[in-house]
Amino acid sequence: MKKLRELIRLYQIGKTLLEYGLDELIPARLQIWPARMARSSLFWLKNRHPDLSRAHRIRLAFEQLGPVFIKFGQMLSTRRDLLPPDIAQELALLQDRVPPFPGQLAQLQIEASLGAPINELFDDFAITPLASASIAQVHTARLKTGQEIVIKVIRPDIEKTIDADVSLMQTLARLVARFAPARTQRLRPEAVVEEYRKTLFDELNLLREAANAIQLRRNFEGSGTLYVPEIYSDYCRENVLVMERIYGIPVSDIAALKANGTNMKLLAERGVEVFFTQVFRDSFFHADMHPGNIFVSYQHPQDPQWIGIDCGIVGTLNKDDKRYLADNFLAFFNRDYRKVAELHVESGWVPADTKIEEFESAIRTVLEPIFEKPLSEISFGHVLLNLFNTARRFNMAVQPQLVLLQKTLLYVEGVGRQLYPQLDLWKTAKPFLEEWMQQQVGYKAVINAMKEKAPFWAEKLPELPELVYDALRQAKAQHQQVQGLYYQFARHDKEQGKGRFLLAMGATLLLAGTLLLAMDKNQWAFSALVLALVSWWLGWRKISR
Ligand SMILES: Nc1ncnc2c1ncn2[C@@H]1O[C@H](COP(=O)(O)OP(=O)(O)OP(=O)(O)O)[C@@H](O)[C@H]1O
Repeated sequence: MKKLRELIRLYQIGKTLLEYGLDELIPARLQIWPARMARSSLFWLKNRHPDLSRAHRIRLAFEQLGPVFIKFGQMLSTRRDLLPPDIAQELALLQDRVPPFPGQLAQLQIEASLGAPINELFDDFAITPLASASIAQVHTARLKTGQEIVIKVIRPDIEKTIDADVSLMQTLARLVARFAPARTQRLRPEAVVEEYRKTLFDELNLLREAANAIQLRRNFEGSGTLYVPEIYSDYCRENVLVMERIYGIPVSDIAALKANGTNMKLLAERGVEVFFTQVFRDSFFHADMHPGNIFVSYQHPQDPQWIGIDCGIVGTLNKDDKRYLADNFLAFFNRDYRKVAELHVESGWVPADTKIEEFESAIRTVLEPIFEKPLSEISFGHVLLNLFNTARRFNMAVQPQLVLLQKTLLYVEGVGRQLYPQLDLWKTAKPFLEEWMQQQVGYKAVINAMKEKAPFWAEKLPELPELVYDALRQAKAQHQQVQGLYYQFARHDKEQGKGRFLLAMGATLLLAGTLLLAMDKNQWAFSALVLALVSWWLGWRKISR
């Protein structure tokens, strides 16, 4: 049955790709005869849109193929290092336009997951969804306490669709890897599909999103700059998420923001600030900042507050990532491109046999023009994007967290500029960068390292006298043991010495006895030989002890 479904889906995908003429994109040298024959046998499936550009046809085909392909296309659109610019630009236009599924199905799923009828769980459950996206749908309701909430429900059957589509994508990726060997290494189609599969399955687990939202909310507890709605964990399951309902102005609705009297300059600056705080202070950042996920509070527009929802994708940075960023930014601002190149080799980001001069010159080519602009216009997202793209050409393995950071940074800077075109990114970022650099590479790094170890020592401190006493007692016991061993050894050595002396004496007596025998002094000879035997016997006993 599963196989039949896969075959039907395979036909649908093939049909869509052929009807958008995407087979024409396969280079002529790869159009081997079995492929050509297979194509001609599907003669009724013709390119129905020959007048459209290739990029446009790709986008339409992805849209027709449904959510898995739409999201895949959206992900690919950010990989401008992999795709020609026209295709990347077109894929960025992919819209998540998916019809909602019946509210009754959502209700059934909520009841099955939470184990009670909807009326016992919530009041005013709205059967018509508030919003619907490719993976989940959102309904409104109230908790029994009266609190307004939204309930996010995973699309029924989406797991099966993802499974089927992704396994077909994997087959396709394997084929591409096999038949396009020269470009394979750089494109790494199998790895790209695998990365995508993981992202999709992560998004399917709403408990993960709930945990992320709780963490982000805790990080900004009491902050006037970012509000994260409360999660009601008691009602959260893998496929159901319940959280406080928020009312805000979508960030893309500039007219509404202005009509509400928002201080746009402050809002833009705070956007960048909030992001930098997440990255540099918490090393935990919201990484799915599309316009549907960021809002601005209606309240106190002169002192604007951001609202963030949908923490399905977050980025975290470890110590090495932070160190890498700090060192590179520092070298970049000193325009020391050789240092940037060396840092990449030293940390193992690019292979050890990379030609430093070539790498340095490539970095200089892309980064130097950025310095042509006034500092206020420097985009950190652009710096990182150019750096990563160059490093990738020199075989830097993709660092997903850093790529996530760079993409989000670019997006945040873009939104900031849209809200307030004169936004001085440098001025906004500088205090964060300075403070953080000090923490990563300055004297504060040492203090921080000590602080990090402090809890360990604080924990051990009360045990210290006991530990010292134990150590001294152990040392004394060991000293006595060593002394004992030494005496034993000395005695043994002395015995061995005596033994060796007796053996030597035995040998001498044996020699003397033999000589006396030769001189016919038999009596003396006999005594010497007896003494030799006695002496050997004694000597042997001492040595073998
Ligand atoms: N707490 C909330 N309060 C009010 N509206 C909300 C809330 N959470 C979500 N929504 C609405 O539902 C929409 C979809 O929510 P969300 O982004 O969490 O779902 P999603 O399935 O992950 O969507 P996407 O695929 O676009 O990321 C939001 O754009 C917003 O309009």
